[in-house]
Amino acid sequence: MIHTLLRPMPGRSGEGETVTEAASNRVVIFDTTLRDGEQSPGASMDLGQKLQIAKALEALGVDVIEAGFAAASPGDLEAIQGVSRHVSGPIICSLARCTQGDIDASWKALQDAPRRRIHVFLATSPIHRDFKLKLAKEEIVKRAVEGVRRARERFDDVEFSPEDAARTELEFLAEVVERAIEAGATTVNIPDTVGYALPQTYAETIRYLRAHVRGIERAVISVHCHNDLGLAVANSLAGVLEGARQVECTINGIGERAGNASLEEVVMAVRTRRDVLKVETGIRTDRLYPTSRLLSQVTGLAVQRNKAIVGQNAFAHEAGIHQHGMLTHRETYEIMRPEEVGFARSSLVLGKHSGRHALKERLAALGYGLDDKQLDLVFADFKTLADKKKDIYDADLEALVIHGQVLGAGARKWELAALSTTSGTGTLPAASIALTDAGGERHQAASAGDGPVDAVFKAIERITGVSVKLRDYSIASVTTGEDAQGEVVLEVEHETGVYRGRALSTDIIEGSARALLDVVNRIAVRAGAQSPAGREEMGTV
Ligand SMILES: CC(=O)SCCNC(=O)CCNC(=O)[C@H](O)C(C)(C)COP(=O)(O)OP(=O)(O)OC[C@H]1O[C@@H](n2cnc3c(N)ncnc32)[C@H](O)[C@@H]1OP(=O)(O)O
Ligand SMILES: CC(C)C(=O)C(=O)O
Repeated sequence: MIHTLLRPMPGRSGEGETVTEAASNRVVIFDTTLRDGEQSPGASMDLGQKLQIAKALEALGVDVIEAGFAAASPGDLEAIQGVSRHVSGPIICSLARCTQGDIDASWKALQDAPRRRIHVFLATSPIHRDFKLKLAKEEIVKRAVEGVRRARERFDDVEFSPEDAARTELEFLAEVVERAIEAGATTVNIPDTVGYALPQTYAETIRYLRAHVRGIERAVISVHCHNDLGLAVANSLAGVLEGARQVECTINGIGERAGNASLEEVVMAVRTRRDVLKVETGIRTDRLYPTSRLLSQVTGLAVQRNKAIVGQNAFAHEAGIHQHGMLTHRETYEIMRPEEVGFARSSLVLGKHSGRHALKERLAALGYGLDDKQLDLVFADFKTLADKKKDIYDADLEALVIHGQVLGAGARKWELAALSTTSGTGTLPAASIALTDAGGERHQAASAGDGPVDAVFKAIERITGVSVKLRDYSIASVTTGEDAQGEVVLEVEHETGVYRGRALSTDIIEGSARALLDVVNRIAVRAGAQSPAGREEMGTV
């Protein structure tokens, strides 16, 4: 007999699709984010949150949603009921032990689901038999069969899992699986409950079952892998290569301990390496990133930046050599298109490892078409800044061009060479400063002041001989993060007029010194050292 397992899925698989048809190349995506995923410490969700996630899973195109474990709590039962009432695309499933109470609770929870499944399980490994269940092999077989039979009395679609299958004797595992299929299981799931398997051993298990279980062709073989050794996805794919046609997984890979196989990784591996895996899923992959973000927001469980497929860095490139490659041909460093998984675009992140190609490209996008000589100047300043600062934003780049050597060079006379200040409660604020003049000669001075900035200003006045009266002083953060750059803006009175100066720095005292030097240099320009015209064009005097 051939069971009809995959009922009509509009737009994805046809009515009356059978095990045999499904077994060809379509992999069923069984999402257990709301059940095994919720078993992650800290991932508990209330009814509203579960509904929100279930709706997102429906939009994503998963085939089965394991919405909870009905017998676990009244809240879990209600959540399965809610999902059953409000989600109509995927099959809705409840987990159950091999007990009448759990099966009844699942039945109650799934009453309103247009398509429902029960997932009964019983551990089969020696360690679980001996220490947890304290049951002999015969008793395990008997209870598994009874569980599946009772489930079949109510449900057409029954999945059976021999918990801890990956640590179960192969012969015994085959016996239990065979008896479960005889009793009516339509899907047999082979869990690596504790993430112990290696791809090779897990593949051997699935191969063994396909070769030794009578009637195996009547059921869909499912894989359910945990990530204790970081192998959940690799093991799941090893199972698929051996003929498994259902993968149990969770969004962001959340789940008990180190988690479950991550849905987005499984799906994108299947899509990207269809040349080897030769299967497909019904997932709308451009929903992967939004769904990952939603789950993260709902549970508060952050996704690590370097997480495959959905991490913030998954399509970000900082290294100059990679950025150069990306600019010439994206596929030099990307095996998937970011849009395929719902990211807007790849990003070339400018940082200390970046090169001229990416810098030039970004500056051009910001409206600065620099020649090679100018680019070299900005690049040198950029590397100095990037050594101090992790994230370089567009505002940083603009500041480098406007205040740096390219546009700022013509007006520069005095340069800051060294600066140190002391201040604190009960301490007289003092500054010691060294400047170089246009000829490269170094000048030093120290001064006390009303505060460290005042002390710096007085020391600069001593060296340059330029005396000004401060009219306005402000600091504003122009970039974000712990290493944000502050922009210091000064307005001062000098005997020749009113001047404004500004500077950017990650250190506000240094920024203040540079802003005053900006003023001092403008005064020097006005005094006739150079034409101020160029500066006025930029609106800075
Ligand atoms: C690998 C997995 O992820 S399996 C699913 C794990 N998920 C969960 O456990 C989350 C939900 N669980 C719960 O809320 C609770 O454990 C409940 C409500 C199900 C049960 O709570 P309690 O009745 O207090 O039992 P407790 O959790 O302490 O112990 C588990 C019991 O189930 C029994 N049991 C375990 N697996 C099975 C099974 N597959 N079939 C039948 N009985 C089982 C154990 O032998 C133990 O029975 P005992 O109470 O007679 O000793
Ligand atoms: C209930 C089963 C499938 C399970 O979650 C596991 O063994 O990890």
